[in-house]
Amino acid sequence: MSLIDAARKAEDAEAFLKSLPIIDLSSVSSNDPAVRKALSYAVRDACVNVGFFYVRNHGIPEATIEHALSVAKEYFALPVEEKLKLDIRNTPNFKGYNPILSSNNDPENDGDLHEGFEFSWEELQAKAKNEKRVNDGAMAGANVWPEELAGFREAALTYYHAAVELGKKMFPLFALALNLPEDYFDDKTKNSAAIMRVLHYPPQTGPVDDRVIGIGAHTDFECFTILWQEPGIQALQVLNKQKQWIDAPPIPGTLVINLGDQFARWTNDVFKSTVHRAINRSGVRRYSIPLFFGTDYDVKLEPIPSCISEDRSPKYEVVTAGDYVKERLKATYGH
Ligand SMILES: O=C(O)CCC(=O)C(=O)O
Ligand SMILES: [Fe+2]
Repeated sequence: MSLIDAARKAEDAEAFLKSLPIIDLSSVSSNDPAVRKALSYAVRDACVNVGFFYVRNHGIPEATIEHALSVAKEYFALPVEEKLKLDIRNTPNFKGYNPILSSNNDPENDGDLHEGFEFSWEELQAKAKNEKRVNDGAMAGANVWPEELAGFREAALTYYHAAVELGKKMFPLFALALNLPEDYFDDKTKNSAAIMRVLHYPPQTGPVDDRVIGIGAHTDFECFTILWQEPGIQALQVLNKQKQWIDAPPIPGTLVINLGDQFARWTNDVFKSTVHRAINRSGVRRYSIPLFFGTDYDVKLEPIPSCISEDRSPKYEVVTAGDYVKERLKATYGH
């Protein structure tokens, strides 16, 4: 079945009723092209039908995750005045701290009940010139770091780099899934334009206002998100085609990968950018770490040829990746 026929079938069908696929990545770097191709079919199925999947054997060491989690807990335990010194509304281009209720992902809602810390690519050994960032255009801006927490930068960046490595292994699979050469995205993802957020969701107790939840219903902005969620706490939910919210619980040893709008636009909706939200009614604090992996900010999101045909004409206006992300961040943070 052609890619476009598969996309059309997914749009008509009752697919994606109750659960999200799990893909084992142990063969992602296999020397055998047939093995990589077979893996890409599983990825294609998940991307065309669901836009969300779990990955096992993802390669991010458990110790790296544990370390990032422990500094995240220390960071969010700082007094709010300390955290507000790096208020995302006063720092260059959406870097730093976003307080509880300062973001609003669902325009119908009244604010997201989480706080977060946001940053993008930086070498672990700080360099005077951040070579990856020279073409960031609308998204230019250096990271900021809490000085009072010595280990935060290193632990957060170590996780960042491990997640970026995973992301780089995913792009060839996405390319194969789109009937493109495996290296199709290489020259469009040279600068690892990935944004990471470390998130803390206080528990929501007592009467719950449906317009104030952990993170309101939204789609992500970039190509795909690699999400670590704290084990044992259900919060993330994904909207299926029947408009039912499906739980996406943490599964030990896995990460969630979900597609975002850059991929939806680039693939003319052959790949689905699926609506999701998170509500923490567990009674305890919850932490999560999404890393949003986008294309380089100067890339134009022109529809990929295998995703357009005579009866599936381009659906989106062509924009550069950086302009798109910046507009969405402005809408989310209201500035
Ligand atoms: O915390 C989560 O599970 C989801 C976070 C999320 O959807 C986001 O930051 O875009
Ligand atoms: Fe999201």
